[in-house]
Amino acid sequence: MQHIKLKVCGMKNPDNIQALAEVEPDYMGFIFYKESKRYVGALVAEQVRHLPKGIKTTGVFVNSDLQTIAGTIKDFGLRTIQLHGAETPELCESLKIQFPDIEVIKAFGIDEEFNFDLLHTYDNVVDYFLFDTKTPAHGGSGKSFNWEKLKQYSGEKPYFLSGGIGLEHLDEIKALNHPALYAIDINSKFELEPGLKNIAQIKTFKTNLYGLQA
Ligand SMILES: O=C(O)c1ccccc1NCC(=O)[C@H](O)[C@H](O)COP(=O)(O)O
Repeated sequence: MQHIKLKVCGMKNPDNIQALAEVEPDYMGFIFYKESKRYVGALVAEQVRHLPKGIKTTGVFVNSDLQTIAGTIKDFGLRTIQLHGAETPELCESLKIQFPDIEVIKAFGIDEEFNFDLLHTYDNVVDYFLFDTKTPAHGGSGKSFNWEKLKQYSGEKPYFLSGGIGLEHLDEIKALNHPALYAIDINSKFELEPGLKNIAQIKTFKTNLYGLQA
């Protein structure tokens, strides 16, 4: 069985980025959405470019255009792009054509009414889906959606599970046993303040997440 991967999102403080790198998450996320309290700015670009190759540096965008995303990929040396707004399949495809080595994650806000049939138009143009809780702020809400809803997803495209995940969810994650679950995305439940993570708690989460999969 393949390990469930770990993504830690919303990093912006240089010392905190370094400390998290030592925990070796599979993905480290940086928010390029100015409305977010976790907006990363340009100051850490060089540090992000030099992070160990085993950590997939992930840029999170909300309704940015291709030119902006392309410039940020180059400045930060990003390996993965997460599109967290209403980005079209056409934009995802253009990104894949221009940057064939970049992984593209398309995020969707899930509520009780969400229709997973919507995902089909993205099947051939993204690498992963990400299922987050639907809120007006797009992401970083600290709220979980009803995971029963995942039973309606029968697609093969692997997905990141996101939205208010904390240490208290480890048993539920284990119980999910969903074939397409690829990664767990954590963020605000592990924060001392927006953008500043509690590294010890993340270490505990990672150890237990990997322990679940022995
Ligand atoms: O985290 C943010 O501030 C944010 C703002 C706007 C769009 C996306 C954002 N975060 C993207 C993520 O991948 C988060 O990890 C995800 O939304 C879950 O966050 P949380 O509910 O805090 O665990």
